[in-house]
Amino acid sequence: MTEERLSFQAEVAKLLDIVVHSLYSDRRIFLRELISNASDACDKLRYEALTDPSLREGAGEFRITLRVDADAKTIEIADNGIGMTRDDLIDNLGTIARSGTESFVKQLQAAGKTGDANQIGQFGVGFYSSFMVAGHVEVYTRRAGDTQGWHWTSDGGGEFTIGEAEVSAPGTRIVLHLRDDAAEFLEPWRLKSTIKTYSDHIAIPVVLLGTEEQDGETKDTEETLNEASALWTRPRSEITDEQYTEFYRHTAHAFDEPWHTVHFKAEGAIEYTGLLFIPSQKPFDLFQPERKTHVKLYVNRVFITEEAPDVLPSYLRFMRGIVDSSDLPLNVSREMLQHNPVLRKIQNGLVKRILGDLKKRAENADEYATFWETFGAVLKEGVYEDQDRRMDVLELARFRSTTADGWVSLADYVARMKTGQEAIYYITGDDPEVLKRSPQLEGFRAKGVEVLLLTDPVDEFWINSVPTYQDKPLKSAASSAEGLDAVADAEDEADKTDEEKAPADQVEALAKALQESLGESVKEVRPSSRLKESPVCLVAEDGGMSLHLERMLKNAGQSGMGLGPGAARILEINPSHPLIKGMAAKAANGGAGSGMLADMGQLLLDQARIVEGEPPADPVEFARRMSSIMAGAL
Ligand SMILES: Nc1ncnc2c1ncn2[C@@H]1O[C@H](COP(=O)(O)OP(=O)(O)OP(=O)(O)O)[C@@H](O)[C@H]1O
Repeated sequence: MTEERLSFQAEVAKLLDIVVHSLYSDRRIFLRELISNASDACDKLRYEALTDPSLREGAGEFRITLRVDADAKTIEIADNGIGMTRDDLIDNLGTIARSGTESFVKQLQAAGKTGDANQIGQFGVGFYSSFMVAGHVEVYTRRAGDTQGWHWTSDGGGEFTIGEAEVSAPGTRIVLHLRDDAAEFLEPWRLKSTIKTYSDHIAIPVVLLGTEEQDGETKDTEETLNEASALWTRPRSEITDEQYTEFYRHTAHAFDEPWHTVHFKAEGAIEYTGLLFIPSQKPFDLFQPERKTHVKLYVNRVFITEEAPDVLPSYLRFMRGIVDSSDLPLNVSREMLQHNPVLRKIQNGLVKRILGDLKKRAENADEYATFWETFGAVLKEGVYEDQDRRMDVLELARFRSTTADGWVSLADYVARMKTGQEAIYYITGDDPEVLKRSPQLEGFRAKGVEVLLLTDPVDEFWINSVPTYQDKPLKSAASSAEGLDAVADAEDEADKTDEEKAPADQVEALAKALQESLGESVKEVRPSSRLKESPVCLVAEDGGMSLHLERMLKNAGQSGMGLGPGAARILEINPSHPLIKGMAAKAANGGAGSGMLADMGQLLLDQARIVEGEPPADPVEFARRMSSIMAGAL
């Protein structure tokens, strides 16, 4: 039989190098990984056999078997699941299909360098974890429905071999040739306790095959090591936290602890069981454009799909786990699940349950903060996507703000609004610390008015879909400062008077002069009531696109849509600032030195742009003007 020698994908070779050479604190996880794969393989075949029963003809019950050969120093893990074709072997065991592979391997390498063995264990390297204990791995496999079997081998270096092989029945058998330092796994008790710890939740029996001497004869023995019933069908009181965690890790292909577990049975018009988890760490694909959800759908304990679009809405795509219903037909095809009314009802029930649980967990602010920091940006999508539950999601949202440390809810905000304050103010941007110091907020700061700092890209989108919260309008502090005058001054501000300001007619003249010299670069120049320390700032038109959104779209290459810089920007000038006062006096003086005024105006506009995190319109001109004005000051 011919054997082909092939190279691993570069990332796999790197990963293997780390797996082989790092010291794991807990090498037992190789068993969990291989059993988890075997169980998935059985689920896949069970599903395919629903439409093509011939795939399972002659096959017995699904089961996963373990066999130890102490003399040969091997462990075999075998299943009668879906099996693999030659191409499957190359794709599945020669490459890493997961998204973000490169960054995954980089993180793993970094963890390997720091020697943080526990951290490596959390990455979960699936099948490749075999090489933690084995110097040589063989895979015998045959795809259900095929007659040809295959033999795959590797010693964990850069290469693997594939050749044809006689494989008597569909399924996969993995033979691990243990390294000397892993001989402990030849002990049956070691295998048994490992299965109990990590794989008890697996719904398919995991059977240890062996022999024993009886009356001078050698007899075959079989011992089932796990409970072998679907975990979600067992009563909650009989399931330990560890079992929930291991089940989560298996279904989610994750390695962290769940932050929250929901296990319930819905009874009534539609019956279903949900066992769902909120991870504590961000899954890799959270911000991929497909925004796929990952809850596995079962019908009467038969795995149907992980891709049913309607099990959960996209804004809950961080959830993991399973839903099992007896109210869907077993032969439901994945296509039939599109817009399925039963599934819609299940979705409604699940969403209600999850949001309800989150509300309860939010009572513990510290714990909730860890959830919010990990998944808040995703959950907020629900504000504009789920019209029916917009307010529920909004109640769960938390924000940074100018006056409070930590996270603030809208209810907190409203409860401490200032006397005379009618609106909820927010500002959007990239960095809360920079936003806090924005000139646009000077007036708000002076009056002690709290402003919410919205720094997730998604904020730009949902915010416009919520006109009011508890009857208070939500207003951008970066456009209108309208309403600020009605708020009582903070004590130390109250004694400042209009006398400190430039006379209104002079300010008017300056605004006009600047408007003329700046031309198209701004929509309007107007005196400001919000500025206290800065001479100028840029604001967006009331109800118009925020400066931050404009920048986001520009960065995304959408400036061709007439959203060029300055599309609707207003330059506000501060009539109490010494510089503006001086310029106003000059402007009122009949345009004396108008060339210099124009240069100053341009410099002030560029300065306002820089404060917004943008480059000056023309850096060369900016430098020339700056030098010329500095020279004049000497
Ligand atoms: N026993 C098996 N039977 C059939 N296919 C298998 C078996 N073991 C592995 N595979 C295939 O190989 C793929 C890669 O397995 P691997 O364990 O490396 O990753 P995974 O299970 O997809 O994800 P994770 O890294 O979370 O474990 C699987 O997705 C599956 O398609």
